[in-house]
Amino acid sequence: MKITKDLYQGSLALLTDFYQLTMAYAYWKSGKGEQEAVFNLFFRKHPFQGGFTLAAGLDYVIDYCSNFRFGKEDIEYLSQMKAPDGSPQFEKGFLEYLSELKFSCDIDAVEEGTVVFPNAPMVRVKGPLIQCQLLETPLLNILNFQSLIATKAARINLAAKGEPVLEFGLRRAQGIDGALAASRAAYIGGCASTSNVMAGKLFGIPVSGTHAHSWIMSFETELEAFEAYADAFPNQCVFLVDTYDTINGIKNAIKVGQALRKKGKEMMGIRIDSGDLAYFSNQARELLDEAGFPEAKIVASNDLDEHIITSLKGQEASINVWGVGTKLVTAFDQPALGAVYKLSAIKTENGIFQPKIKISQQSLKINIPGIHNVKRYYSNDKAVADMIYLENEEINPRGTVIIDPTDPTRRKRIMPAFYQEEDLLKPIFKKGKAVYQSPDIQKIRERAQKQLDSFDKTHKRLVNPHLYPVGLEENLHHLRMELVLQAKKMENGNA
Ligand SMILES: Nc1ncnc2c1ncn2[C@@H]1O[C@H](COP(=O)(O)OP(=O)(O)OP(=O)(O)O)[C@@H](O)[C@H]1O
Ligand SMILES: O=P(O)(O)OC[C@H]1O[C@H](OP(=O)(O)OP(=O)(O)O)[C@H](O)[C@@H]1O
Ligand SMILES: O=C(O)c1cccnc1
Ligand SMILES: [Mg+2]
Repeated sequence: MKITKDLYQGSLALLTDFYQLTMAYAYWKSGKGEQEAVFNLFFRKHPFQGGFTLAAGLDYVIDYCSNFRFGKEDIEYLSQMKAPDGSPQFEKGFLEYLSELKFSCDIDAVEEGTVVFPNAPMVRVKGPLIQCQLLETPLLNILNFQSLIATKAARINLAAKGEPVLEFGLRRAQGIDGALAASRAAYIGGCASTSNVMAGKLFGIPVSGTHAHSWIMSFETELEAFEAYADAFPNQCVFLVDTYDTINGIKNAIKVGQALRKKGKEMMGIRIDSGDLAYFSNQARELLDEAGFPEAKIVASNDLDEHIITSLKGQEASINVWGVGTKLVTAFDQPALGAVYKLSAIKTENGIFQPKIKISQQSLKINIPGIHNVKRYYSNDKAVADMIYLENEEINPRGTVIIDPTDPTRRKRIMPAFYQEEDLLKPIFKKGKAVYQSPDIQKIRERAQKQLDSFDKTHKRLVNPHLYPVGLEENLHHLRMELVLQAKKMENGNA
């Protein structure tokens, strides 16, 4: 998928906050532009008050970085920008620097479809300060949204307990790319198909759909509308039964289903889009079964989400396919994931990376210093804990303790010898060269499913989920505490 080429026809370098460019200019001016730094992208809290987050969007990031350049038009635009006093905003020398800029960072990231947790890096960028800085906004824009929607989709699919969820969101999505990216992420999160035909074409997602009330209303009677639809699609009829009277609609669908059967064809099912979905689906099931259509599917739609689906399951509704639009693609109950991008180390003159800390009144917001990776430990294919560790430090094979970065009293002993392990951050770019090939979207979706399966159901509960252990490896915890104390001392000394 080439989102830059197909959708934006060229460069996306200006898809950034203005302050990234002013900082880039000031870095350049002060001679710090090429100083190497490390930034981490992470979030602080799962969305939807849930117990997990599903990472998505890396393929866009790869495409973004692979095509990272300031084109001629971009430079022209920047060269005519004026400062408040009317002088040019950016010096010529800086614009020349930008026009020659070649992406040269190392990027390590979790693969799409990986289950991820608060505070652990999803992406690590190492490279010249200017480039790291310029990447902040686009990386956050891409990963915040797709991970949010993939997570919402995973929750909805968990509620549907394996029954197909059809994504119907295009008409209510947040604009054009909001819709496309949402359809992609929803598919990664487990949806069976999208109604968005362009998403089907661009991403290779299955496309499906039924028909609208307007189709029924354009005929004199509902029966005529069903008959005409059956003529057009004898093998793929899902009749929308609630335009006038739902029970009567079901009976009309059965009549047309019987006529189809005489011709050796089978109707696929019906769709109910209003009223009490539990009541009408159960009535529909009875009528369809009595008439000899036990295989006919009952599709339900109308402002569904994971909570309504769970409630309908609890009411033993006879629904077996779920059409979900608005609340999925707009992440209805949480508009953003809130991932951030923070500097965690910078190379000093002696060539050594110095870990960096930012103190905050809220201990939750104190970052994790240094250059890390994340190890996930598995026991019999079940994830047991994630450990954030300093990449250049040996982990004691006889055991270590992981310490919750938000509450140091929460600790867990890890005996690596007892577990299988996986480093979650994988090399994606080395010195600007792509070293990772994104899997196709089917493979990404399969990975998401496998990852979700590897977590205990208590972490996937929709309400008050059980907390999965994620902690700092001992040495990293000590380094962080030391730097916090040093910073506090400096603060006091300066006061
Ligand atoms: N049995 C049920 N239990 C819980 N929620 C339900 C049940 N049946 C329907 N719902 C949900 O209740 C809401 C009903 O919304 P609303 O009253 O706006 O729809 P409606 O009047 O039935 O249909 P519409 O206005 O779209 O023609 C929807 O979100 C729907 O998914
Ligand atoms: O409800 P969603 O989860 O967004 O799913 C998509 C909805 O879009 C269509 O109708 P639309 O909402 O356009 O009109 P209606 O509500 O009057 O049927 C469809 O019939 C679904 O109800
Ligand atoms: O195909 C459908 O049934 C559909 C598509 C978009 C929105 N609502 C329903
Ligand atoms: Mg509606």
